[in-house]
Amino acid sequence: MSSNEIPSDFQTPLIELRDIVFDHRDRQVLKGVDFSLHAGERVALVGPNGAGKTTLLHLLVGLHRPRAGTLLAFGRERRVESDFHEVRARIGLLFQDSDDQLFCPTVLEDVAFGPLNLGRSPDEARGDALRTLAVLGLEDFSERVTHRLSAGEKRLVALATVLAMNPSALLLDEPTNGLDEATEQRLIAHLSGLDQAMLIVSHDRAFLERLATRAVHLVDGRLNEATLHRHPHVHHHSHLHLHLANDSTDHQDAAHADHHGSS
Ligand SMILES: Nc1ncnc2c1ncn2[C@@H]1O[C@H](COP(=O)(O)OP(=O)(O)OP(=O)(O)O)[C@@H](O)[C@H]1O
Repeated sequence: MSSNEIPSDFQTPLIELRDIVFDHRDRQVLKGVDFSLHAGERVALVGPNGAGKTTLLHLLVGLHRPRAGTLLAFGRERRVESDFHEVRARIGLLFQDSDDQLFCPTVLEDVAFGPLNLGRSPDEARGDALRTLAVLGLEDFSERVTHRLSAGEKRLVALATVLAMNPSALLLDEPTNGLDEATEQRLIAHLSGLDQAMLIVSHDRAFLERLATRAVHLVDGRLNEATLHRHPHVHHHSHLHLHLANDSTDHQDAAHADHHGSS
């Protein structure tokens, strides 16, 4: 979506989760999660290993199904596989593991795959792929053999496969994994110039502080708002500092009380 294109109802979130419960085997991974992503937001999703951050991203595009709760995308409830076809066309997921994203022999084929899959002609898809690679500084990569790329190179190519589809929202699972400092800085500059709403899972605090407009913290199956503090003395970048309560019991109790109060 371009920046001057205003949704008919700008209050409607792109994505909304209401009281989502998800179990893996006998364990309740998500115990009633509420969340909304609005146009223009870049939300940091943080929390300890195994908290369910990746699981939450996968639920949003229908790679897992919740046991209970409601998932809305683009104003419509999404339940069954066919509901998610449109969602996957409009929400780009960067997998935590680049090898889950890249499966074609060459970089150009991988990056053109998404646009082709959306029904664009081979010429259009090729154009989309080449343009996306160029924007990411990867113009010399198109004929490279994907499986021989370095981990950091794969990370950027995986991102290119997502961006080439021009989705309305981006779900980024550990986008900076394997990137060197200079490449990470380029990635920040690029992502902060995009219009798309983003939900970003990362353990890279400096990255999130530069990019995110707000943060949420997933712990013990519950999602709480986390505070982002602007540091006004920093002139060059509007740095945001991420503050998480180490002991989120108070938040959780409050969320729990709200939840029960509203039901
Ligand atoms: N196929 C699966 N589907 C859903 N959950 C799974 C699956 N396999 C394992 N799990 C469990 O779900 C829980 C959440 O895992 P998830 O990868 O979402 O956590 P995470 O917050 O992304 O962790 P990390 O920061 O380590 O990447 C873990 O306990 C994990 O073992």
